[in-house]
Parts: sequence; C-alpha cells; structure tokens
Amino acid sequence: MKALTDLFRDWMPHQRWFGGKGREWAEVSENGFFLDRGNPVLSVHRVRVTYADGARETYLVPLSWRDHPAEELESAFVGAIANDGKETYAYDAMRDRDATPSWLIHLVNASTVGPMHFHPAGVAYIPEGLPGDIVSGEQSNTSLIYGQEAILKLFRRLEPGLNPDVEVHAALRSTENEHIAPLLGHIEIDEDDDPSTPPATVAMLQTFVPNASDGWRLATASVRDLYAEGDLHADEVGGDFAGESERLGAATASVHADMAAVLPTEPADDEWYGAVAAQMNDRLTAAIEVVPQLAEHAERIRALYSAVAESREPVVRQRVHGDLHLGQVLRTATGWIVLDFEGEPARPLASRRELDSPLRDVAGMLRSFDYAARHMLVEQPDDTQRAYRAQEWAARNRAAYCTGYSTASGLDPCGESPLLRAFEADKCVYECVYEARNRPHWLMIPLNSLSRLTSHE
Ligand SMILES: Nc1ncnc2c1ncn2[C@@H]1O[C@H](COP(=O)(O)OP(=O)(O)O)[C@@H](O)[C@H]1O
Ligand SMILES: O=P(O)(O)O[C@H]1O[C@H](CO)[C@@H](O[C@H]2O[C@H](CO)[C@@H](O)[C@H](O)[C@H]2O)[C@H](O)[C@H]1O
Repeated sequence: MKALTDLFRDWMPHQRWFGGKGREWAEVSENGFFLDRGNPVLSVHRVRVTYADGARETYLVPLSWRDHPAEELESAFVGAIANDGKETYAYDAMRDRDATPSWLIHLVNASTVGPMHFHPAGVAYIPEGLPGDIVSGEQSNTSLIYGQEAILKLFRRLEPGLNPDVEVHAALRSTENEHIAPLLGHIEIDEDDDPSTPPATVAMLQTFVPNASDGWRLATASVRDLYAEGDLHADEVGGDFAGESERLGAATASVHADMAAVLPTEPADDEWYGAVAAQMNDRLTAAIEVVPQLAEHAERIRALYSAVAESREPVVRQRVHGDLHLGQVLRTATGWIVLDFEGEPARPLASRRELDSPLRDVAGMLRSFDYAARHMLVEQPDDTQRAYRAQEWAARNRAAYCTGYSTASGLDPCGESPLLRAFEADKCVYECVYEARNRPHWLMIPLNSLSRLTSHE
C-alpha cells in the first residue's frame, strides 16, 4: 500500500498548477492537518518537493477523504492509502463540491485551525453555506466560484509573506474604486519549521463579477471581425474595439491613481534607472539560455535598455499591477474591472512588491493589443493583407488606450518614452520564455514583435 507522499509524487506532476513539470524529484515530504472532520473529511497538506538540482518548492494540496470510491469524483481521484487497516480514498478537495463550503464557513468565523488563519475583510458579506464550482482553464492557481457571489483563489505555490494580490486589494478597499472586485477575505498558513518566517498567503476571497467577458475574448472577437472583412479598415467594421480600449486606458489610470493614493510612492532616484536597466539586461541574458533565437536581437534590445539610464525621464515609483494584459480585465455591463494584482508569477514575491513605474503596466497592455491582433497570423504567416490589417488594429487600439489613460490622468503615457519602449521589449523577452515553456507554437508572436520594436517600425 502506498504512503501519502507516493500519492503526491504520482499525481502532482499531472496537475496544471504544478510548476515543476519535467523536473526530477529527489525528495518529497508533507505536513498535513485536518481542516474539517465532517463528511467528507477535509485535510490540508503542505507538500515540499526537492528537485534533483537542489531547488525546493512547497505546494498546498487540500484533500477530501471517502471510505468508498466515489464514482462521481473519478476525475478528482488522487489515490488510496491504508488507514487503520482499511483503505481510504483521497480526492482533490477543490473538485469535490461537498468539501468546498468549509473555506467560507471558516472565513465567516475568522477561525484558526492548526497553522491556518482565516481573515474576513472588515464587514464584508461572505456567502456562507454555498458550494463552490471550480473555474475551468485553471493555471498556476485554482479558483472556486460560489454561486454568482464570490470567488476563492487558492494560491498553490507557497511563499512566505503577504501575496500582492491580497495586499493591493486590501489597500484599495477604502478607495471604493469601481474598477476592482472588492476583497472579502484571505487565508494564511504558518511556516511549519521556523516561527520567525512570515505566514504564506493560501487563498483570497473576492466579490464575483457576474455576466462579464474577459478583454482577451472581446478583443480577439473584434480582430476576427476585421479579418473576415478583407477590404475594410479597423474603424469601419462593426466590431471596432477602440472605444473599449479607450475606456480600458481610463480604468487603468484610475486604478493607478488609487494605488498611488493608498500605497507608498517615491520619486525615482539616479540609482533606480541603472538598477532597472541592469535587471532587464540580466533577464535578457537568462532568457537567451532558454530561447536562443533572442541572441540575434540582443544588441539592439540592450541599446533600448541603455537609453533608460541615459534619458532618466521623471518617474514617481508606486505599486503597480505587474502583469497587466487583456486576459486580466473583465468587461461588465458598466465598465472594466482589473483583476489579479499578483505580478508576474515567475518572479520572487519580494521583487513583485517593489515600487515601479506605472508605465510597466501600460507596456503590458500595449503588448497585449499586439498579441490580440497577431495571434491568428500564427496559422497564416504569409498572409500579408491580414498582417497589414493586424498592424492597423494594434496601432488603433494602442493609441485609443493611451488616449483613455491620458484623458483620465492628465499624463500621456505613450509619447516618446524610452522607458516605455524598454518595458515593452522587456515584456517581450519575458513572453518569449513564457511561450517557449508553455505554448511553443506562439513563440513567433513576441519574437516578431521584438524585430519591430528594435527596428523602430
Ligand atoms: N472577481 C471575479 N469575478 C468574476 N470572474 C473572475 C473574478 N476573478 C477572477 N475571475 C475569473 O477567473 C479567471 C482567473 O482569475 P485570475 O485572478 O486571473 O487567476 P490566475 O492568477 O489563475 O490567472 C479570470 O480570467 C476570470 O475569468
Ligand atoms: O496566467 P497569468 O494571467 O498570470 O499570465 C501569464 O499567462 C498569460 C497567457 O495567458 C501571458 O500573457 C501573454 O499571452 C496573452 C494572450 O494569451 C497576451 O494577451 C499577453 O499580452 C501575453 O503577455 C502572461 O504574460 C503570463 O504571465
């Protein structure tokens, strides 16, 4: 009969949220406790994986337990182990609806269970008693939707310290900004061996925004409309997106202004420009190891980074979103909502919390317009007519976004800015690594963009 750690070793590499796919496991240990002894029993495990190269990661894995195999939970089956001589069956608790109400009940009660602490946010209403449904297409995190009222995001990879998504949403509560989904609570877990280490954030509960579509889906529908009309320009087709892009620019400016009002800010000093250029150079050096095709652009990219240190354009550093793209914004009946202030998932937590230029986010969204316009060309690389249309669509929507941002903030983010150009290149470099690891057939999107960016097209 298997031990619990054997179950994790067999099952975790097949989970979408597991970041160590393809890496050899040298060791695995687990530390678990019971969150609920009801029916089903719910246990929570910190699973520590040490890889063959010595690197370590800790994942959070909640399991629900049955005395008999549950047919309806077949796809959530993790494995069976012996308990007091009897076989017991473990399931992925995030896919077991009967186990999902527990998280909200504990939040309402502000419980502490073993090392886990539940923190409701102020006087927030938490829809206790509802079961949660898993969000399909989960990525590095796993989310449960409770009715149409709340969404719980479970952060799978544990890192000590408050997650920036919780930190920023908590700070923004007082602003009543209409472009964010209010925080309802969060959950933390203590580090097991070392009491001086701050707890890790396990989950965040937020108001669910009903009847919304994400920006990527809407933008790409607009591009499809344009492609279907070979002869019309982007401003002539029914699905023109520029009005939405302008409103999205205004929403971004509003969120930035409120983040600057309630979280620390600091004017950039001379050192900052050099440090930013150095960070981008280091990231490029590391990226070339993963994507050798980047080498041919390296010299021109590094010239863009040098221009940042040379131009020293005025910057007030502040907290930013850190990974803003069309997939992170939702369009409701009334406007845009910005989600997921976690920053780039691959960066260490401390660097994701650093103060930065808000142009970092503007660059992320400008890149996303480029992606939306060009991702369909992946299948038709020689279609010059569509490539021309894509260029037009991207330029039109990028400009509209900048207009919305500057109208709302009084600052034109997209004028001649070496910093913006460098941030776009840096994001492209990040995207090359992301695509090489996750969607190699899309690698040409950021690679082609780099050619354009570095040739001043
Ligand atoms: N407050 C919300 N209301 C409605 N849908 C949401 C909300 N938060 C997230 N979602 C949906 O869940 C998906 C994943 O959320 P996100 O916070 O971006 O998680 P991840 O970090 O895993 O990408 C989003 O694309 C969105 O469709
Ligand atoms: O999972 P996250 O939302 O945190 O972001 C990661 O995945 C994104 C892809 O889903 C990736 O975004 C890239 O692809 C998008 C289209 O799918 C495009 O709109 C973005 O501009 C492009 O960066 C993101 O970089 C990554 O962190």
